[in-house]
Amino acid sequence: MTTDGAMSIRPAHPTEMPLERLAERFGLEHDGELGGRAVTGVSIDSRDVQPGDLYVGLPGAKHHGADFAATAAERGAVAVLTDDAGAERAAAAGLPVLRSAGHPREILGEVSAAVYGTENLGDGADGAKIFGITGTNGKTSVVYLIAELLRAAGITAGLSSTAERRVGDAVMTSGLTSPEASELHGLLARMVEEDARGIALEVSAHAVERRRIDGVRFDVVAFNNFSQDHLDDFGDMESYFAAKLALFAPEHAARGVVVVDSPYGVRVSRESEIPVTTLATEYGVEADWHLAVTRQDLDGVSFVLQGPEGARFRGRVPVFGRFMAENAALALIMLHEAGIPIAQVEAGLENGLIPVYIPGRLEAINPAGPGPRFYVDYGHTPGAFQTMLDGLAEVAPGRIIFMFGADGDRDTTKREEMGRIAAAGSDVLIVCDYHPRTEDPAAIRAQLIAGAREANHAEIIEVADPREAVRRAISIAGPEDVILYAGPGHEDYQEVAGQHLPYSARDEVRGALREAGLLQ
Ligand SMILES: CC(=O)N[C@H]1[C@@H](OP(=O)(O)OP(=O)(O)OC[C@H]2O[C@@H](n3ccc(=O)[nH]c3=O)[C@H](O)[C@@H]2O)O[C@H](CO)[C@@H](O)[C@@H]1O[C@H](C)C(=O)N[C@@H](C)C(=O)N[C@H](CCC(=O)O)C(=O)O
Ligand SMILES: Nc1ncnc2c1ncn2[C@@H]1O[C@H](COP(=O)(O)OP(=O)(O)OP(=O)(O)O)[C@@H](O)[C@H]1O
Repeated sequence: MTTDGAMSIRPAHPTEMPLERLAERFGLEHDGELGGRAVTGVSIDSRDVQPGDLYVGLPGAKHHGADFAATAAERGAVAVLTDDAGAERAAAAGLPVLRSAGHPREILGEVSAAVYGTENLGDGADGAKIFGITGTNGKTSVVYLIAELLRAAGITAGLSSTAERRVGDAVMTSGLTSPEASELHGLLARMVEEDARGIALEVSAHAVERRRIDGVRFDVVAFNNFSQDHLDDFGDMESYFAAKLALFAPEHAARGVVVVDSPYGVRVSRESEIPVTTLATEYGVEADWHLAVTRQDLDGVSFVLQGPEGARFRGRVPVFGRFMAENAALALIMLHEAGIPIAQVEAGLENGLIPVYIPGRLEAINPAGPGPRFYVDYGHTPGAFQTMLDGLAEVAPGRIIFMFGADGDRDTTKREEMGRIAAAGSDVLIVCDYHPRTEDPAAIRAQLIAGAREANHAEIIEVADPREAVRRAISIAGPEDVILYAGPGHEDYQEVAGQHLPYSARDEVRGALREAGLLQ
């Protein structure tokens, strides 16, 4: 089953929470009687309200959610929860209005957990194990790897990533990387219904800072790497780092796993308020676990992982790059830390092969075909470019043709660095448009090209239209060359001037390879 049209995955059999009890428990003020009403769900978005919901009107940067209370009422909301500023605005909707003393976000997680009955999940409770991964690049990949390893261990898994939310047969494309607390608890409740015993969640820095993970207590959280991103939201690297580090606190998680290859990883391991175990992938770095790559090619990477008390795992991931071995190792250690033995995972794998499919992450569109191999990827940070291109350089049989564009209206300070790294690590660089949003696409390309010229390495080609750029890349590639298209990954739209236009890079590449006779 997919959840076509729905904005969130909810429990199929929700239970009722009397409003009176909710008001009492969270000290919510209200005028008049709540009249024996009960709620069965929570939503902060009027467009996602379902009959029986508590609609939470949040003050935001662009709107006050209370202004959408009438729409929420039309869709079947039972009551509104908002702040003092929103109370008057929401009153016109004719629903009971509950007021929180502070910002409603401060109680949203706990209220949602109470309504959806997800308060006692995680951290050793007799329920599902909950895993959280944070870091700049590779979170989605780790989430899919955890889910795959759980399956191998015979444990039903649920996941939430930038690409998808998924449990049992219910799958939906994600909006945010980390859902808002109301959506998250609805999803967790559905996962419990589907008997998921292992849940993997991607945790963005925004999610920690904006309290989207409130009411969740993780069994194990992990930190993989840290590099420039989201400076438009966090201002500087230290604030961005602090948001990620805050996940390593007892109110959020019981224990952690940290990759200590970088100084930031070492800082997390030292400054964490919860016990952590460490992983090093570089020779000579002191850590509890060590990873060594034993073989790699375009089709994947084989590795050996060694840990305390003789723990050992020999495995392979069918995606290229040392960093994918690191992602897999991290996922495995997280399971181990949650009490799931490595032997139980190994029993479900054939010769250690982890048959993971990660949508739009280094996804080979023509893995078996003749001609140049074409990958579509979601990388959109200087750090991701560096890691990917370093990884590809180790396995590419011919030239590296790299194509990418940059987000409009998002961290503009990373553009020149992206251009420079892209040109330094490739033989031919094609700069095209990504999501220009409200910016002038030509100006974005000019910034990328300025950075690329600094590298003084790759041949630089500018093709604004990504469809045309895909065809240009194929036309200049020889059979041994590798084309890597970074940015759009799993996405199915291009955002131009406030409009979401249909565009799937993976479909486009498939079509172009067929036109060129390189794919059936
Ligand atoms: C900076 C940020 O995180 N902003 C989020 C925030 O927006 P906001 O406070 O401006 O909200 P607003 O648009 O003023 O609306 C106020 C309220 O009215 C509601 N509303 C609004 C319109 C309507 O018709 N009906 C309605 O109910 C909204 O749901 C909201 O509750 O609350 C909104 C509702 O949840 C989010 O959609 C929005 O995310 C925006 C789209 C966003 O781009 N966020 C990014 C930066 C983000 O969170 N990224 C991270 C990291 C990604 C990564 O590392 O890859 C992520 O976890 O996704
Ligand atoms: N361990 C890693 N270290 C560095 N880069 C990585 C790693 N794993 C994946 N990448 C690169 O980063 C890109 C993004 O990967 P992924 O989507 O898994 O990360 P993410 O943290 O979920 O990012 P986002 O939240 O933006 O989706 C990948 O497509 C790949 O290019």
